[in-house]
Amino acid sequence: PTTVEPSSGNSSERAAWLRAELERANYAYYVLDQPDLPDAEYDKLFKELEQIEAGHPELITPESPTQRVGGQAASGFETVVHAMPMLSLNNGFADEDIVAFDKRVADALDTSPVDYACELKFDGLAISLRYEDGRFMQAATRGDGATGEDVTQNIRTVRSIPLRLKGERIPRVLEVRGEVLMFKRDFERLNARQREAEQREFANPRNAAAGSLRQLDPKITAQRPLSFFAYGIGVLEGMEMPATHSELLDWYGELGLPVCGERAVVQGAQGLLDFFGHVGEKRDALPYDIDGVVYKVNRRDEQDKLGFVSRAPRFALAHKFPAQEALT
Ligand SMILES: NC(=O)c1cc2c(N)ncc(C(N)=O)c2s1
Repeated sequence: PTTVEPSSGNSSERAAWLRAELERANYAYYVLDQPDLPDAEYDKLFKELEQIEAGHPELITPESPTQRVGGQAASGFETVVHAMPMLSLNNGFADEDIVAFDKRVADALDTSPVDYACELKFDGLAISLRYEDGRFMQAATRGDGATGEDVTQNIRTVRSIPLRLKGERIPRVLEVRGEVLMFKRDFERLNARQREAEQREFANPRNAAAGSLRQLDPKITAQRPLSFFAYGIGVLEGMEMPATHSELLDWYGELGLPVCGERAVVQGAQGLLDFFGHVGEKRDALPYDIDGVVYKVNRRDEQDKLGFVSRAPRFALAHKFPAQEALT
């Protein structure tokens, strides 16, 4: 417990304290994976907040933990035009492709060695989250890169996605890009539930995540164990863009956004290949599916210098694993 717990006398103070306490516990459980409040205790505080809000609807705020599971089922999804397009990645497969990528980048920048941010390539759905003054406002799927579907009500139910950003450095507008995915263990449990309920099972975690996000009823999405990792940025207003991609992800962590810890900054083609080999060894032990790793020139000014060709950045490359033989 962070602050002194106010007596249950003053409803609005009590509601504010409960909200902060539930948000903190939710963050510890879903983002840090270090629960610090027993479930029974969490449920008790949650029910108390629901009761106060039922008695004082004017106290309800959109980012209250009680507002995660949205209203009634939608009839369809609105279209959202991405203020900044969500682009795709060029692929590399063989080591030579990676060496050629690094050579092109080093030549264009007239710099060697180049610093690269290396991360995992999650096998889920790319989405964009819009925050205004730190409040979650809207979520959209990637779609065709230019326009996507508004999945705000469904994304609110993803417990690891904060409804309020935390910390001191909160921008006026921030668009977070990342991946919604389902962990392997959660996928197995969901299919077991599907079997028991005599409902169709999902073929793989990616399909399960996609199917859960496309649910028109947020109450169904809320029952699906979805996760999220932030890895990119769209619109940023009211603050300077961090100088490097790795600093961007560090900042995301301070804001309370889930960022995957399996990342590194390396130098040159050999650094890329070492990262790829290291991840390849631990791939099967990861709790979620990946289909490769992603390399990005780390410095923002060097990314801007390289720009994009057609719809994919010159400064980034996905290095894919050989397709796994279809699991029987
Ligand atoms: N299309 C894209 O730009 C990306 C797609 C993905 C993906 N599926 N997983 C991880 C990352 C990452 N770590 O940057 C990216 S970036």
